[in-house]
Amino acid sequence: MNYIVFPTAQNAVEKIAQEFELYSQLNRPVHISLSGGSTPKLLFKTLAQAPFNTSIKWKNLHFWWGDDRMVPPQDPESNYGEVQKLLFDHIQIPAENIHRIRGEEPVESELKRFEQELSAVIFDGVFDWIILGMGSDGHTASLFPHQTNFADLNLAVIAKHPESGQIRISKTVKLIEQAKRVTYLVTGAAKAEILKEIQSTPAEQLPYPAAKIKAKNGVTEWYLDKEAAALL
Ligand SMILES: O=C1O[C@H](COP(=O)(O)O)[C@@H](O)[C@H](O)[C@H]1O
Repeated sequence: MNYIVFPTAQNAVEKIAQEFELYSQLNRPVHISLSGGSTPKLLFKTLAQAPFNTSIKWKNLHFWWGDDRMVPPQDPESNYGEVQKLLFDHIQIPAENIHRIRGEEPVESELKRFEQELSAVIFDGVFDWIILGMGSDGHTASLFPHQTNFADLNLAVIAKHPESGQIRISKTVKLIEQAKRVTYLVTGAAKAEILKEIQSTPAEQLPYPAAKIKAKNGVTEWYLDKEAAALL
């Protein structure tokens, strides 16, 4: 497990924000996939403030999501809606740089539309950077233990949360693994136990998608805060 421990979650997200700034200086479109849930909210708040709100050349960054829930953007469960509220409403970014999953649409037609957009925009299927989170059950994006098809050749898939039954759309394992860079951002004491298990057990023996999904031809890294890394 290739990991960096930051003293605080704020330090971890500032490192990611600095890297956004560097990517934005490449002066070409850079495709970044964001994670959802609670962990990255601090990142979005940090990016919305000085210096990053103006130092990042937002017109060069394109944003996608690893997964989203089939709810409208106004719903607090919407991964896109949270980024809109915490970040996009506070910066100058062209609307065409935002490639959201439309959670308010019927799931089957949205899956097709999202896959078409992915194929049309990301010609080779290779993202510059995919930032992921990890649930305390070991899921990442909406790829859950015991229900993830690791051989799925599609770009995106419909998933059902195993407890709530909530319907979602997720990038597939294949699409994530083609990325140039995959970064898991994991913070807080609630993730300490599972991180220890992932570090000490071969991934093949674990049911956790987050333990198994890695960039096949790129870098995979884990950005942790001290609390999440407490048992490593
Ligand atoms: O359901 C989800 O959970 C994971 C982890 O979320 P967190 O609240 O523990 O940070 C997240 O990566 C994923 O995008 C989200 O839909």
